[in-house]
Amino acid sequence: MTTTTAVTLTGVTKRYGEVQAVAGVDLAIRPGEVVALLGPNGAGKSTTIEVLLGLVRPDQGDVRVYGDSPTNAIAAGRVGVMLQSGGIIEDAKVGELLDLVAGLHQEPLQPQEALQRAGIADLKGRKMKGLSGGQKQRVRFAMAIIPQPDLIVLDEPTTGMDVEARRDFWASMHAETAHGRTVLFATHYLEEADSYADRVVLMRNGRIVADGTSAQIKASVSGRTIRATVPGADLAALAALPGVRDVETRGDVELLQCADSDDTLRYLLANTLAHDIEVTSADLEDAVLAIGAEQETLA
Ligand SMILES: Nc1ncnc2c1ncn2[C@@H]1O[C@H](COP(=O)(O)OP(=O)(O)OP(=O)(O)O)[C@@H](O)[C@H]1O
Repeated sequence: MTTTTAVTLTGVTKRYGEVQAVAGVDLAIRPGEVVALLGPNGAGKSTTIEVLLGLVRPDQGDVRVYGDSPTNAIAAGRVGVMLQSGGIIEDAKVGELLDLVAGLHQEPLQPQEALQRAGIADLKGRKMKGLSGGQKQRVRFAMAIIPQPDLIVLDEPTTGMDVEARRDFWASMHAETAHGRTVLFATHYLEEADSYADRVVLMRNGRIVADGTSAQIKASVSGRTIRATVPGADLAALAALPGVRDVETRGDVELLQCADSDDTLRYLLANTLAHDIEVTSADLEDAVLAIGAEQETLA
């Protein structure tokens, strides 16, 4: 049988005492996708990642990584991992640590190459304990790419990095994804999910509450707004257009709330004298807050 998914989680649950950390997660990630696991503190992102990596055994459900168990997939060097903590020997030098990791794999990337790709060639001779939080994260990233993995899993990779370091980090990441690698990263940062992921999986209270491109998630909540000056506007006719949910007049500008703004735009341009047209979408933050509020109402 050929395997078409990089990761498949089916009906995964995990409870810690009173806390249902993961409450029935189904997730399939295709090869080549860059997926952000987005959610607030305690949403269950890290636990989902730990289950996916075989570090935590789920109470129920099944986990496949390239059709195999996580342990086998990791042993085969198919998965590179960058977790929030651990994996670092404080007394070791950066170069020594990377040599150690390379020694664990069949066809490792040369440590020097990994350092360069992570943008930290100058840190090779430095001891881990003297590094900043952001520099340590970069070392973790270099460790993650040493197996030349098909899948890279990162749990909040830019924690402790300033804005510039985050931008550099994502540039390094981009170079990896350009080679067709599959990436799953957990983040709190909406703009990271929006800018760097093809797909955003939003978690809350152990569940997936939204899954799509960031554009789809934004649109599923509030669609888009068209602002336009429409001479001789017939409000009832505008409200009846396909894709329009609501119309409001503000001064001499019409505001059209649209589920499908493309259809509405085509109509406006073809059939009216609409001008000064602007299309805006809610930002991801609005969408995430709205989805969260919706879930809390349902709960
Ligand atoms: N080993 C553990 N023992 C007890 N409770 C745990 C353990 N690991 C996670 N939890 C609890 O499970 C819930 C989900 O935690 P998890 O770390 O998966 O969330 P998260 O979305 O990664 O949060 P954060 O963004 O803060 O890392 C939380 O309430 C957390 O306190």
